[in-house]
Amino acid sequence: MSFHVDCARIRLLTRNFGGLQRPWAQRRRDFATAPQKEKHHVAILGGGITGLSAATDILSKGEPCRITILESQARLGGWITSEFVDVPGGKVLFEKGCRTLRPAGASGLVTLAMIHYLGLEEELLTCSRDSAAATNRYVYYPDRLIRVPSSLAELPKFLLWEPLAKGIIPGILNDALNPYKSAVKGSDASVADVISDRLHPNLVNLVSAVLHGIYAGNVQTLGFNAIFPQLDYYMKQHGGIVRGMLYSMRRAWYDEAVLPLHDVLTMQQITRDWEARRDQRIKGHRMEERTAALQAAKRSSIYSFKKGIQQLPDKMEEVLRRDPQVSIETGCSVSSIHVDGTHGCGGLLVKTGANGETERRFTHVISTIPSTNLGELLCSNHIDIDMDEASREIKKILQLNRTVNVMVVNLWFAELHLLSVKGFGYLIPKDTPAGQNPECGLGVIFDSDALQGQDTMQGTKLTVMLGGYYWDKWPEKHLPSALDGISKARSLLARHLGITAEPMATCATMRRNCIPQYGTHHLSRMRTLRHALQDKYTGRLILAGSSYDGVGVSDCIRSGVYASHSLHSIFKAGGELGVGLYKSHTDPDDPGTFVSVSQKHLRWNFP
Ligand SMILES: C=Cc1c2[nH]c(c1C)Cc1[nH]c(c(CCC(=O)O)c1C)Cc1[nH]c(c(C)c1CCC(=O)O)Cc1[nH]c(c(C)c1C=C)C2
Repeated sequence: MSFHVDCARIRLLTRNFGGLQRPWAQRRRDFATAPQKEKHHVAILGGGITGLSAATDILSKGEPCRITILESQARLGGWITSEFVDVPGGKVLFEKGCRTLRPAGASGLVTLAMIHYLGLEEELLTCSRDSAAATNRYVYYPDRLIRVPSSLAELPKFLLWEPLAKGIIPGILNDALNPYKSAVKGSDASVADVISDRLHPNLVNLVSAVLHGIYAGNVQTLGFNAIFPQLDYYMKQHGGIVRGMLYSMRRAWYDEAVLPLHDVLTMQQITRDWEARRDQRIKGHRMEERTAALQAAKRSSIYSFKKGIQQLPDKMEEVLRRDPQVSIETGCSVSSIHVDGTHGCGGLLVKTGANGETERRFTHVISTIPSTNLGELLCSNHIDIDMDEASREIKKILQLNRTVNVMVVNLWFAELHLLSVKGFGYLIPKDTPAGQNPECGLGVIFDSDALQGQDTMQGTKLTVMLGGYYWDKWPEKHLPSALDGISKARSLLARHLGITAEPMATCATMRRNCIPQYGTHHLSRMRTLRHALQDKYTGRLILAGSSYDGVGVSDCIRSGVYASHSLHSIFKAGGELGVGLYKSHTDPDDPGTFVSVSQKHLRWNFP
C-alpha cells in the first residue's frame, strides 16, 4: 500500500525540516558509531495511557533495549478509571474520566492498530453512526435543550430559527468575501478572536460549547491555531476558512483529502507496520472475527470495551508485565533529571525517592508526565549548579502550560425513561445565563443511550461534568467536595431535565489538572521547545502526552507511539533525531505542511 502525496507540498516540508536536520548530522554520526554492545536502557516517566502505549510500541518493534516504567501512583492507567458499582439487581459501569474512543483520523487508526496488536478486538463495543447517540447532540441555551443538526438537510431550519445559530450566515459571507490578510492580534489569536473576526461574534457562544466538551476550556484564551490547526491552515493558506473548505471539497471531488502531513506520515508508518506483521496475523487466532470487530469499530461513531475503557491500559499492563525486557515501578516518584556527565556516556541520570536518594542511569528518557511536573524535575547537570540557557528555556516553556480541574459526577437511576430525549448528551455554552448554571456545569452525558452492553442492570445512567476553567481562580478550599459535587449535579439535572428522582448509585471524582489548555502561544512555544530539546538532549529526552499534541485518549496513544518511532530512528541513527513533538509543523509560521492525499489510501479496511 502506498500513498500519493502532493509533491510540491512535500518539498515545502523537506525545506522546513532541512534546517533542523543539518546541525544534528554530526551528533547522529557520533551516536551511530558508539559501541552498541551495551544496548539501551529507556526510562518511561508516567504509567498512564501515553507511557503504556510508548512501552507497548517499543516492545512490538523488538527494540534492543530495556524499559523501566516509573509511575508515582500506586496503579497504572492514569486518568482512565472504569469501575463497576453494585446497584439493586446488578452492576453498572462508572467511567470516571474519558469513556469512549473515536475511530477517525490518524490517531484513531493508531489506536485501532494498537487494539489489534493487543488482541482486544473481541472486547470492543461500538455505537453506530446512525444511532440516536451519534446523531442527537444538544446544547442547553438559554433555558432549554436545542438539538444541533447532524446533517445538511437539518441545517436550514436551525439557521433560520435558532437564536444560537444567529450569525452563521453573515459569518460565512464575511469570511468568504474578505480575504484573510494578516492575523488578528499578532500571529497567535484566541479562538474567540478569530471566530469573531473572521465569522461573527454571535458564533463564539456556540463554539464555546464545543470547547467545553473537549477542553473544559475558555474560548477566550484557547489558541485558535492549536485547537483548530486545519481551519488555521485554511485561513492562512487559502485566504479564509470558507475558501479553504471549498478547496478541500474540490480535492474531495478528485478523491483526495487535505490533511496535516504528519497524519499522512503516521498512516504510512501504520501501513508499513501492518504489512510487516502480515505473517503473524495470518497465523493469529480467530482472525476473521477479530478483523470483523476491528472493521465495525472503524465504521462506528464511538467505541469502547465491554468492561470499560480501562480494559485498554489493563491489557497493555498485562502484556508489559509478561515481558522480561520491561520493569514497572509504581509508587516511585522522580525527584530530578540530570544530564549524566559520568563515563562520557551522555545519558540521563534520574533521581527517585522524596529526597532523590536513589540514582538511576538511562540512555534515554521518554517523559509522559504533565509538562509542568517535568519542568520542575529538569536540572542542567549532575551537580545541579547554574542552569544553562537551553535548560532555562526548556523549563520555562514546560511550566507555562496551564491545566484545568474537572469534577466528573456519575449517577445511576433505577427508572428507565427519565430522559425526554435520546442522544449523546448536551453541552452548556458560556452565555447560558448564570441563573441557569450556578453549578458551573460544562455538560451532561447520557451514558445509558451511548453504549449498551456494559451494565448488567438497565436504568438511566448520566455523567455531569462540572468546573473546568470556571474554577480557574478558585482557591483549593472553595473547590467542591465529592458530596457537594453530587448535590450540584442533582440540582443541575433537576433544573435542566426535570429529573428529581433519587439516584441509586453516585460517584464524584475531582480530576485535578486533567486537561491541558493550549493557549494562544502554544504552537510557537512547542516549536521553540523542540529546538531547545534537540540542542540540549540530542534525542535523549523525548516528550509525549497530553501536554503537547492533543488531549484525547487516541491523541495520547498516538503520541506514545510516536515517541517510540522517534526512539527507533535514534537507535537506527538514520532518521531525524526525534523529540516526540510531532505537530510543530502546524505552527503559525509554518502553515505549508498540509498535503493532499488520495483518499483511497486512507480508506483503511484492516485487510
Ligand atoms: C475529564 C473529561 C474530559 C473532557 N474532555 C476530555 C476528557 C478526557 C477529552 C475529550 N473529550 C472529547 C474529545 C474529542 C475527541 C474524542 O476523543 O472524542 C476529547 C479530546 C469529546 C467528548 N466530550 C465528552 C465525551 C463523552 C466525549 C467523547 C470522548 C470521551 O469519552 O471523553 C463529554 C465531555 N467531556 C468533558 C466535558 C466537560 C464534557 C461534557 C459533557 C471534558
